[in-house]
Amino acid sequence: MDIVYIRGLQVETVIGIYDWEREVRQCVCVDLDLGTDIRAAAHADDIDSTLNYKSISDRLIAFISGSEFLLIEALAEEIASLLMDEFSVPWLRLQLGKPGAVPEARDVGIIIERGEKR
Ligand SMILES: Nc1nc2c(c(=O)[nH]1)N=C([C@H](O)[C@@H](O)CO)CN2
Repeated sequence: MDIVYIRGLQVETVIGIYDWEREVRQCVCVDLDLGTDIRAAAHADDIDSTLNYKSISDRLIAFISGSEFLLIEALAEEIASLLMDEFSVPWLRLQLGKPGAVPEARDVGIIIERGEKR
């Protein structure tokens, strides 16, 4: 299996369980590994035969910036479903960080894997 990846996609959104967090926008950071087979695109030299990381990034920015989840877990599951449904991604690994959430920590967040490696 090959990987198309996106690292450090930063998006501002409403997210958090506390009252003050419903009134502000905070940054979340997305790191993605997307399972795919790049050979058809490599042979044809054709963007339509692969996962377009620009299109995916733009879609994620639109989705995340318009969302208002309480937990990063909920946001992560919806991102995974979106990628599998809209971009036919068979397997993904998603790291979702909320770097401003704990001042004493450089970053906090979650990592999920969904789908099957083909
Ligand atoms: N596992 C999680 N823990 C916490 C979350 C979360 O989304 N998932 N959220 C918070 C608060 O919103 C926090 O980010 C505010 O600093 C606390 N723990």
